[in-house]
Amino acid sequence: MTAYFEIRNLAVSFRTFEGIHPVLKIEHLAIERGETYGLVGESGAGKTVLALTILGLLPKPAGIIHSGEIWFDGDDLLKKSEQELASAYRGKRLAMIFQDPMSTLNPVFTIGQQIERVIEQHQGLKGAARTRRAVELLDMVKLPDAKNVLRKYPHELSGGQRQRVIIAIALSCGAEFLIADEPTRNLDVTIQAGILKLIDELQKSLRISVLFIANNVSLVNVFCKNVGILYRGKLVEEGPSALVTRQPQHPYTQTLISAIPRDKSEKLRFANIKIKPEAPQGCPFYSRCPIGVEQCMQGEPMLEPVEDQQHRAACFLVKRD
Ligand SMILES: Nc1ncnc2c1ncn2[C@@H]1O[C@H](COP(=O)(O)OP(=O)(O)OP(=O)(O)O)[C@@H](O)[C@H]1O
Repeated sequence: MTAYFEIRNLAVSFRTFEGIHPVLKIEHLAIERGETYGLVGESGAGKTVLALTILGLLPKPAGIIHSGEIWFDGDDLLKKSEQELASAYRGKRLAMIFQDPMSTLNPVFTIGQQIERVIEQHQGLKGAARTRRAVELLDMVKLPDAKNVLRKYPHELSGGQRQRVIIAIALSCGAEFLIADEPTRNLDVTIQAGILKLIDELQKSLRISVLFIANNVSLVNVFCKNVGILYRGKLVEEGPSALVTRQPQHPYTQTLISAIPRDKSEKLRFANIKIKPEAPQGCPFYSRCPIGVEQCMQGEPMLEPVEDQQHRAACFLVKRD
């Protein structure tokens, strides 16, 4: 039995001028129907590559999937042809919101032209019915004065308003699984909060599942049921968000959490870690780990349960019962 969404033994690399560069190695990640899962990792951890792999959009031929299964509602997406993914999954059952709404919206068309084009393509609606549906969608993402917004060009909206339009377009086809790749990355903190609240409300009202990707653990702990911490393409800790954020076990998660500012005036703090040499056979975090020992250089720790069976960490130094 597979979960509603489940990744098994996924290994992805990029072919570069220097050779094959491994980017992702995820043994297991599962998301239940109607769940929001938060995936957190620093820049370059592999978060976007994972999202693109799920949707069958990994750049070819540079991107190579060596092995793995990505189960979605009983089907392995990695076994689907490009035609099947395009006609039945991408932009239909699976939707994605990217980091930068300006790169998704076309600057030369109005919001109305762009949103109505998608509605016509996917739902076959025309004329007044199409416009009514566009207004409904903008109301759904809480954009006031929807009729006026339809007449505007992307540059006439604020960053937060543009991201709301993108969410409306993404969900216009009745998707049941949403991948949100750092949707608040380029927004001010107060605007970020509004977008997060909107995604949370839509997840509950539409009963969709969400893979919420972030580079900051403080963005996911409030509304994600489970959280996974990605470091250099590997899950180093995973579990219920309250446990992972309040009792982080992996030294990397501890570093991420201690870096969160305690109040608004404080900037992100980073522990002053002395960089050690890499341990190619050992733990991927060894070179930055403040507590690493000889054993951590010898072999790679597996993601194993801590006290709570659902809370897992890949570190030899974590105390386990
Ligand atoms: N087309 C590509 N060719 C070669 N390497 C790539 C390509 N795209 C991504 N990578 C590499 O894959 C790794 C993961 O990149 P990815 O964009 O998934 O990181 P990320 O976690 O999403 O970071 P960010 O938060 O900055 O978006 C990086 O080392 C990156 O350099």
